[in-house]
Amino acid sequence: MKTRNTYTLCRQMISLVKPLSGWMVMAVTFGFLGHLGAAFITIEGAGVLLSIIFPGTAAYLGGLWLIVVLALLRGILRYGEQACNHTIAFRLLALIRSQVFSALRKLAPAKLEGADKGNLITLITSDIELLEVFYAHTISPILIALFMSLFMTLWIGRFHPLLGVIALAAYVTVGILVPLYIHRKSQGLGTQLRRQSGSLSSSVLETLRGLSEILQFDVGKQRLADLDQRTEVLAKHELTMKILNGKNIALTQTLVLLFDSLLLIAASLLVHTGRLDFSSAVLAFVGLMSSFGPVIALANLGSTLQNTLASGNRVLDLLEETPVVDEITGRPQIDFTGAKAENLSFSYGEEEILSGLSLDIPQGKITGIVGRSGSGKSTFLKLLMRFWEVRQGTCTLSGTSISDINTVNLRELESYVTQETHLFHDTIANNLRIAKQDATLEEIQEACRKASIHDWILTLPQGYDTPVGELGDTLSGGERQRLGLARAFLHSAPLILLDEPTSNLDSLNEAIILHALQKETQDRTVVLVSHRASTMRIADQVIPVENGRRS
Ligand SMILES: Nc1ncnc2c1ncn2[C@@H]1O[C@H](COP(=O)(O)OP(=O)(O)OP(=O)(O)O)[C@@H](O)[C@H]1O
Repeated sequence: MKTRNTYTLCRQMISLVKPLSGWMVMAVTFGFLGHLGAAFITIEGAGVLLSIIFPGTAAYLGGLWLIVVLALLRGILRYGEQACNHTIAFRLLALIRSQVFSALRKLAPAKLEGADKGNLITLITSDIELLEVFYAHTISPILIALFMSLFMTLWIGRFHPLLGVIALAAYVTVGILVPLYIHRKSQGLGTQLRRQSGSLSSSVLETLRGLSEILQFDVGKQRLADLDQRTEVLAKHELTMKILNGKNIALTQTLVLLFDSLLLIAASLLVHTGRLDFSSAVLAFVGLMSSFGPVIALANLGSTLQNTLASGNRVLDLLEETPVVDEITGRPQIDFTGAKAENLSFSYGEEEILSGLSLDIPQGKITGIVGRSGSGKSTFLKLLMRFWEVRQGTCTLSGTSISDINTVNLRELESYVTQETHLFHDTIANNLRIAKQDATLEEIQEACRKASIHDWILTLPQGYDTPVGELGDTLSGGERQRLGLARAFLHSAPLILLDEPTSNLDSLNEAIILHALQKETQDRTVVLVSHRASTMRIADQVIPVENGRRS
């Protein structure tokens, strides 16, 4: 994770608000006037009382009617400020969510293959949610506190410069020094909290996914102990954060009272020495007491902001992450006339997975690739799909390097059936339609017949309209695999890449599918990765691979 300093982080996060700056100006104006109104309700109240006790004093500013008007305005202005701030925050959250999803689209599938998915889920859900605090409760309160402090310093200083200096010192201490102190004290804590929360989500997700293994091998207690330990660490840090928050509130309240007392003492001395009249001293004192609201809001930000900034950091990291492969556009459209790998080497990390692999995939033929588990067969298919970038050697389609083919063009030319078929929460028909969005029911049924799954679908309560969600996890591996194959048949790509397409099928269904594949290849090309010798029967050529090269 990149560590940006608070200034850079805030600058980057604030820059996102630019398109909504009009709303921000309104939020700050409403907030400033609202707080000013609230302060002057008390000040005016004191003025009215003074004018009753000492008739004829200048303290009486506008009368009781002004208090009523200010009270009404306070409500309206507060509503306006909150409405503007939340409009900014929720519009920005929508914008950030859409940016995060387009970043994930570019980063996937490489990012999703090895990534810690729980952490990613925490980022997509709670980290983005937390940014609401920054956009609705941070930017405008800072500006409101600044304007309010400046205005009140001048207003109190009007009675006597010394009182103005005390007021300024009070606002700076509560609104700047306390938040900075708390921010420094809690530095790193927010990042740790977000990281631990992400790691707990990952662990819960992993435990749920591996539930059958956990039950089978009776390791539930160990998993529970691991979850307990992670929860405890998280709770410990949350407690530290809460304690810090409590200290922050206590410190702020103490300082507010100290500065109120200081101004009271100074004003009393000035009255005593005849340099200030009594009414002015009372108004200055009431003015300071009633104007702390905006700076106290800033003092409270000190600790909560840590969490928000940590979330901002994680979201910005994802937005700035460089994709493993770039989207290619603007290249000439190509048709498929065969594929070729020459001297192809590849590694995910240090270890070389493919080393100098060369092979030809002739058009209209079935090319089988066999090899031991881990020999790099699936990796080769992923390079053909350009999920990862070829760094050494060449991988071409119709004589054009994969990295020079428009991404959309490449997706049209290739159909990839992985070892795991993912089904969305939708009907069977719509799950198949993602391979060809305008497919008619007849076309879908034809693809399912080829994949030997049509008869099974007809036994379902609503046939092709049965929602996959209602079937829950009851779909067998073989049924999923055949639905994956039906998608490939439906997608009219000339090159079909199949990774262990029959591993979950019985020999009868395997024979039906292989027969369909053989028929399909009259006008399509198939790359078939499998361990099974029976599957390789239909291949026109079989290429054995070992340790990432032809054996
Ligand atoms: N995203 C990844 N990041 C790091 N290593 C990976 C990744 N994907 C695969 N590998 C590693 O690359 C090696 C080759 O994997 P690959 O899936 O290509 O082999 P395979 O021949 O298809 O194996 P199998 O027949 O078991 O599916 C394995 O050691 C695997 O752990």
